[in-house]
Amino acid sequence: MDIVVEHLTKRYGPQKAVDNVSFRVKAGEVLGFLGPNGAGKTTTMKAMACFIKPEEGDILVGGYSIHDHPEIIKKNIGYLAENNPLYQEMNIIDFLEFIAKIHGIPKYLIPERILDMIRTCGLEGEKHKLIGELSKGYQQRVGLAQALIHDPDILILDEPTTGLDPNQIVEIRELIKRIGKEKTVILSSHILAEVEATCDRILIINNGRIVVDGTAAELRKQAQGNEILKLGVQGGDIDHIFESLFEIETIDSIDIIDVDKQLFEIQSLPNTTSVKAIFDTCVRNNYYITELTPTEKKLEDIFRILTLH
Ligand SMILES: Nc1ncnc2c1ncn2[C@@H]1O[C@H](COP(=O)(O)OP(=O)(O)OP(=O)(O)O)[C@@H](O)[C@H]1O
Repeated sequence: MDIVVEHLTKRYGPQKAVDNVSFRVKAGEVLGFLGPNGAGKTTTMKAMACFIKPEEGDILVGGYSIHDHPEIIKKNIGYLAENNPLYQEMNIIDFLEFIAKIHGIPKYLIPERILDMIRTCGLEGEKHKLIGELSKGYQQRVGLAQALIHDPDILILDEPTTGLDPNQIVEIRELIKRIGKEKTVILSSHILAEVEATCDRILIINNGRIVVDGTAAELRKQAQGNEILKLGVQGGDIDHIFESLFEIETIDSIDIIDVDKQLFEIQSLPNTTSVKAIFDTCVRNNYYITELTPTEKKLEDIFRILTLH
């Protein structure tokens, strides 16, 4: 089922939590919804799941509008809320049975669905425990199980790894990736590495507006700007090397980053590359290159650049 978000606007009082947002999610995609705190991620996801009504715009899920057919959409969406509210005093099986009944799953099918969820979410060893007795990672697995019990086509996960330790984060990411092979998944996060690890596509939202839509590689490219190269050159005096490099027309600036190792950081002019010219210059002067690597901006830096106010 494709999801089409069209000119979505949601206000809380005078504030626009989501401001004229439009995007599409293709069936089978794993989409990362990324943005700083208060960006509008939860609001957009709640609107997709028909938990809140926007003032303007529409969301079509498999062609059905959230305004006209919320019941059909709810049947096709599984939702894991931020902070995963669960009944701490219930055991896992009773809890999943309770959720299955809410979804109107026929009684005779419920035991099979529960077993399936326990297997899918790796809860076999813990299934008789009270939810309050489970570790945070296992509670998150229960959250995923409740979101999946009615076998929805689409899974929406609001900050699914918040509060987990690094091992639990890896486990939940693996689980999400496995689920993502069969379902459309939309997950929100304010951690870039998280969405890069799990998602096919990243959508960055800031101040209620989409600022980037693309793959991690495209996102890097968009924020990358000028070519920056780390270059090591031997076989000549460092000052001479510096001067001969500086004659290259496409080079904008050269910094010496290590005098002993004769390492330079070279920035090219916009939309140019200096790699071939550097190579030719070194050959001409009988220098030899010990290192030539493009420097990539860290994804964290890119995220900061793209979400600056
Ligand atoms: N029920 C509400 N009443 C008033 N303002 C709200 C309500 N829910 C959200 N907001 C405001 O709308 C804006 C967007 O909030 P939203 O929860 O969608 O952001 P978010 O990107 O999910 O943030 P976070 O990462 O902190 O969860 C915020 O400024 C928030 O304070």
